Amino acid sequence: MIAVHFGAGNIGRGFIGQLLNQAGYEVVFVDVNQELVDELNLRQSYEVQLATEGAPLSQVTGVRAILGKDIETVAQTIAQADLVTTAVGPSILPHIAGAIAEGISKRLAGEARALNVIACENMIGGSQQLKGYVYGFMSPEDQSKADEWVAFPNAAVDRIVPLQKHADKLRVTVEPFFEWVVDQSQIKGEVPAIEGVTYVSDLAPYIERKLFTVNTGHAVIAYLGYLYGYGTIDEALQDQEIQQAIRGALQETGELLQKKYHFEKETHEAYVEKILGRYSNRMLADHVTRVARSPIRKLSPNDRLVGPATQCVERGISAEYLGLAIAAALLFDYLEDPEAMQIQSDRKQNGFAHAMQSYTGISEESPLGAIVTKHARTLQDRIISN
Ligand SMILES: NC(=O)c1ccc[n+]([C@@H]2O[C@H](COP(=O)([O-])OP(=O)(O)OC[C@H]3O[C@@H](n4cnc5c(N)ncnc54)[C@H](O)[C@@H]3O)[C@@H](O)[C@H]2O)c1
Ligand SMILES: O=P(O)(O)OC[C@@H](O)[C@@H](O)[C@H](O)[C@H](O)CO
Repeated sequence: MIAVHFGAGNIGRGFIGQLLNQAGYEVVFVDVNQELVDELNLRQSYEVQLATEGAPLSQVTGVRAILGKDIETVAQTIAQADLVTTAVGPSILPHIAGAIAEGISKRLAGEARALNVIACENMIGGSQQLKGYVYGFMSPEDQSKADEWVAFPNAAVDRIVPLQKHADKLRVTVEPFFEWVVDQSQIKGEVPAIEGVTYVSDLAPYIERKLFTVNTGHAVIAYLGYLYGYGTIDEALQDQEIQQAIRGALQETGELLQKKYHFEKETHEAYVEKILGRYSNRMLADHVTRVARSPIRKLSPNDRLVGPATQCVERGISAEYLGLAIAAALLFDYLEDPEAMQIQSDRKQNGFAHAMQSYTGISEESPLGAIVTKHARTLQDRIISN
């Protein structure tokens, strides 16, 4: 069995590649990083290290890699594959769609066989969005054949994999916890037997619970942690004000999720406590700037901050702490993050209200806009006085 996985980065090697390998797939990574591709082809294996005291290294073996620009080889491999997965980042999906489309078209020209393409990205409806991009590269005839044989089941993936700093370029340190949930109702052909994957008939509660708890909480710590001068997530979590903000924000999203999806209060509270424990893992040394990366994406209307904040306001739930995190994200001025630089340049040229409206869709006059603006003023005063 062959699995083609786009993105041999942290989550690609540290989670998806490992689980697929354990399930018996020959994992073929596709990546644009020449050094990574060469190293994977040279060694055909890599090590995964759990971020717990004394954990043994596990080996992922029998892997190979293709350079992303070698579209012909990528398409040939997809034509023969049993599964396609991605972990490249939401903004990269349009860039891999052409190669996937070419692979599907080659496959459809031969003997018909079902294929599932699963985007493992932190976003709602990732695989379906990828499908839209892929279909944009296909003829109407291939699109209707693909409707019969190719599926794009949405998924939610959860495992904290920080930036890596090993002498061994392929080794990856990961937290012990993981969760991979896939929408079974969208699968075509046999359901892939992958230990560690949970198949569900409705993904919405799972992806929203994950994105609006794990990632919302993470974003609160990262943006406030950055402004307060902390380097890593576990360090920032020691700060009493940040702890209050994260608990407050997760109280807000918790109330929303319980109302929307009827999660039991106690079960949800236990889920939150487990996540707070995961963030505090010092062995991960997860940088606030990684977790805060790409603020334009993270501030978009359906993502982890503005998505739940807007829904909270609509349902009469407080969005005070979510508003604080949105303000902090709009002030994130990390020089090495191009999206942060774009927001800051817009803010300096056109003012805070303009930047808030452009990147979040929140107007200054709205109730949420008033909350965000109030917190931005307090945060800016704090930055100036420091
Ligand atoms: N790291 C985590 O904790 C974590 C957890 C869950 C989900 N995710 C999600 O997984 C995705 C990847 O995150 P990551 O942390 O592994 O990032 P990463 O930067 O470590 O990995 C992304 C990889 O994609 C490759 N890539 C970029 N453009 C490409 C292209 N056109 N074709 C093929 N490969 C390309 C990069 O070279 C890189 O190796 C994101 O959507 C992220 O939100 C990350
Ligand atoms: O990957 P992003 O940029 O969407 O979000 C940053 C982190 O919150 C994220 O990578 C988490 O570590 C991960 O989602 C945990 O499952």
